[in-house]
Amino acid sequence: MTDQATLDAIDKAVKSNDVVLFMKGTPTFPQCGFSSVVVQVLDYLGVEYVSTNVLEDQAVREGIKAYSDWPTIPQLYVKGEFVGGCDIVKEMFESGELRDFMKDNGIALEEA
Ligand SMILES: N[C@@H](CCC(=O)N[C@@H](CS)C(=O)NCC(=O)O)C(=O)O
Ligand code: FES
Repeated sequence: MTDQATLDAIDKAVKSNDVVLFMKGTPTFPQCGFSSVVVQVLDYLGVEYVSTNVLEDQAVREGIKAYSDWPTIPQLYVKGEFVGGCDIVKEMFESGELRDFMKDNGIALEEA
């Protein structure tokens, strides 16, 4: 069971930054291949984001799954809304949808 304080802290983090990635490890040192894929996609698009390493906080690791009702990590949020995990982000990237989605949400891209 995730307590309300943890859910509130997650809600605040998600809503106070445009792009937020909950991942295992850090962007420079991802500790799981699924998290690594999302980092690569965001970096390729040149999106600025903040990340949270769920391996450093068991409450957040469980809490983020309760918050979104999504069973796994990574989890990407844009403008306070849950976008998806590795599979969804990868599919949206490959179809070009993610680029449009970011632009529609006013997120700056700096593609190479
Ligand atoms: N199909 C998932 C892959 C991610 C996944 O399976 N994550 C697992 C292993 S890293 C997970 O978060 N398990 C729960 C946990 O570790 O707390 C996606 O699209 O994101
Ligand atoms: S940590 Fe093992 S699959 Fe992600």
